[in-house]
Amino acid sequence: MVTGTLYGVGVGPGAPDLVTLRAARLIGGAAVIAYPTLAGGDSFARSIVAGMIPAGAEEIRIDVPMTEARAPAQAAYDDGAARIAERLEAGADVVCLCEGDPLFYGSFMYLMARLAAGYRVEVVPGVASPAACAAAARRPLAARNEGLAVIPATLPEEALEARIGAVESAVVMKLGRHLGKVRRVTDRLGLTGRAVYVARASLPDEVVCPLAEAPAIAPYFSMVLVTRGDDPWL
Ligand SMILES: C[C@@]1(CC(=O)O)C2=NC(=C\c3[nH]c(c(CCC(=O)O)c3CC(=O)O)Cc3[nH]c(c(CC(=O)O)c3CCC(=O)O)/C=C3\N/C(=C\2)[C@@H](CCC(=O)O)[C@]3(C)CC(=O)O)/[C@H]1CCC(=O)O
Ligand SMILES: C[S@@+](CC[C@H](N)C(=O)[O-])C[C@H]1O[C@@H](n2cnc3c(N)ncnc32)[C@H](O)[C@@H]1O
Repeated sequence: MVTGTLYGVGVGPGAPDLVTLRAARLIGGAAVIAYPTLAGGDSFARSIVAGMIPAGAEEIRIDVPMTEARAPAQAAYDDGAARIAERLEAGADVVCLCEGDPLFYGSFMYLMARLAAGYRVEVVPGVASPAACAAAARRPLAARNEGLAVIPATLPEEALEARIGAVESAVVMKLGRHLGKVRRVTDRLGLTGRAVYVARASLPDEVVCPLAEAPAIAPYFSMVLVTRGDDPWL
C-alpha cells in the first residue's frame, strides 16, 4: 500500500484570513489533523483554523510540555510521531497544524525530524509572527544594508545584551515572564525609546505600544521590535 503524505501547514499569526489559500485547501480536505497542545489545554493553532476543519476529521493531539528541559518535549514528539506514522502507514495523509510558519521556531520541525526519512513530507509556509508584528506596528523590519536578528528572550541576560547590542535591528521573541529582563537590557543599551511592544498581533485583542509602556509580564504571544540609529527607510 502507498503510504500517506505528512503536511506541515503554517496557519499564520492568529487571524483566520491570514491563513494561506494552500493551507485552507489542505485543512478543508483533511481526514487526519495533528497539532500541539499545551498541558492538556486547547491548541492556539487549531483555534485559528477551527472553522475550516471538516466535521468528522480525526484529530491527533500532541501534548507538548513547554518546559526548558528538552527531554519531556522530546518524549512527546516521539509519541506524536509514532501516532502520525500509524496513520501514514495506513495510507492516510496527515495535516499537521503549526502556528505562524512551521519551520520558524515551530513545533512541526521536531515531527519532521522524526518522520522525514520514512515518509513524503510537504511544508506549507505561513505568515510568520515578525511580519505580523511589523504590520501591526507599521514599522519596517529591515531596510537597505541593515541586518535583522531574531533573538529569543529566553536567553540569559548577558547573552541577550551581547546579541541585541551587536545588531542594527532585532525582533525579540518569546517574551512572557522574560519581558522585565529584556527591558533592563534595552535600558542599559539606551534602546528602550526605540523599541515597540506587540502582543497577539492580528487578533482582536492585539496590543501595540512603546516598550516603556508594556506590562511587566507579557503574554507568551508577544515580541519587541528594536531598531537603532537613524530610520534608514526615510
Ligand atoms: C520552554 C519554552 C521556551 C521557549 O519558548 O523556547 C517553550 N514554550 C514556552 C512557553 C509557552 N509556549 C506556549 C505557551 C502558551 C501561551 C498561551 O496559550 O497563551 C507558553 C506559555 C506558558 O507555558 O505559560 C505555546 C506554544 N509554544 C510553541 C507552540 C507551537 C508553535 O508555535 O509552533 C505553542 C502554541 C501551541 C498551540 O498551538 O496552542 C512552540 C514551542 N515552545 C517551545 C518552548 C518549544 C517546544 C518545547 C521543545 O520542543 O523544547 C517550541 C516548539 C519552540 C521552539 O522549539 O523554540 C517556554 C517555557 C516557559 C518559559 O520559559 O517562559
Ligand atoms: C514558538 S514561537 C513560534 C513562532 C511561529 N512559528 C511563527 O512563525 O511566528 C512563539 C513566539 O512567536 C511569537 N508570536 C507568535 N505569534 C504571535 C502573535 N500573533 N503576536 C505576537 N507574537 C507572536 C511570540 O514571540 C511567541 O513567543
